[in-house]
Amino acid sequence: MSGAPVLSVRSLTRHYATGAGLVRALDGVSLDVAAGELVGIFGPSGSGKSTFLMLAGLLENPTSGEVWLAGERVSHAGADLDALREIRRKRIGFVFQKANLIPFLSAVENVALGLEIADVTPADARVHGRRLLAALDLAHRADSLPAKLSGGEQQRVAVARALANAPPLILADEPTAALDRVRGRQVMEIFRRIAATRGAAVVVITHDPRSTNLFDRIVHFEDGRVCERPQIY
Ligand SMILES: Nc1ncnc2c1ncn2[C@@H]1O[C@H](COP(=O)(O)OP(=O)(O)OP(=O)(O)O)[C@@H](O)[C@H]1O
Repeated sequence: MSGAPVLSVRSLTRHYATGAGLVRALDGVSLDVAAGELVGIFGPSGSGKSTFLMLAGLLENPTSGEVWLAGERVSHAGADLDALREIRRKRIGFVFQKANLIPFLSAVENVALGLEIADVTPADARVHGRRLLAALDLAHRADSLPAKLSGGEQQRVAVARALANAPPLILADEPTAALDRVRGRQVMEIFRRIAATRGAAVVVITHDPRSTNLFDRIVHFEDGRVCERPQIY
């Protein structure tokens, strides 16, 4: 459906039954993210941010509610997560706090891997991977193993990997938490650029108040809900 948000989350809940009772990790969250939009998710520890990202990224099913991608309902309480793998792979790029690169593959091989799985020839995948790394100022590191790269460089390789098949949705969970201020800012500026130039919808969980000016919109979570009047934390 044209004009539909890239990501639309409707009344999403995720409850966990624990020995100590029911945990309402997510408790009725609705949120739309449009193409080209960079949205920051803030909130205290335990407020449901990561749970939201897992559900929006189709890595877990909600207890109730729905996730829609580009006007198509893809996830709900009874959805088959295995069947969603293909949608996840083609349409969502993930970046986590740790780069989690494959240690025995070079930077460009790490980026190209996802494309080779997607039936692009290895040669083409590498050409594309080099281009992406160059766009993230990493051309000179393309043939290096992850262990030879700084934390910031590794994280930029992880961003390149997430972008490799040009997904319309990028989900990032504290991607700058392990980086110093300058490197963290660089990574955030890359997300800003990706949203602006590629028209991707980008959702970033962060605790870093220094990046607030880069976001189009900031959503605060508290106790598993979107909070209209956030406390300062
Ligand atoms: N598998 C699980 N089983 C039981 N409780 C869970 C599970 N996963 C998350 N929770 C609980 O759900 C709540 C929300 O967790 P979540 O990780 O989404 O918060 P968060 O905002 O991402 O926190 P942080 O900023 O510390 O990463 C917390 O109370 C957490 O303990």
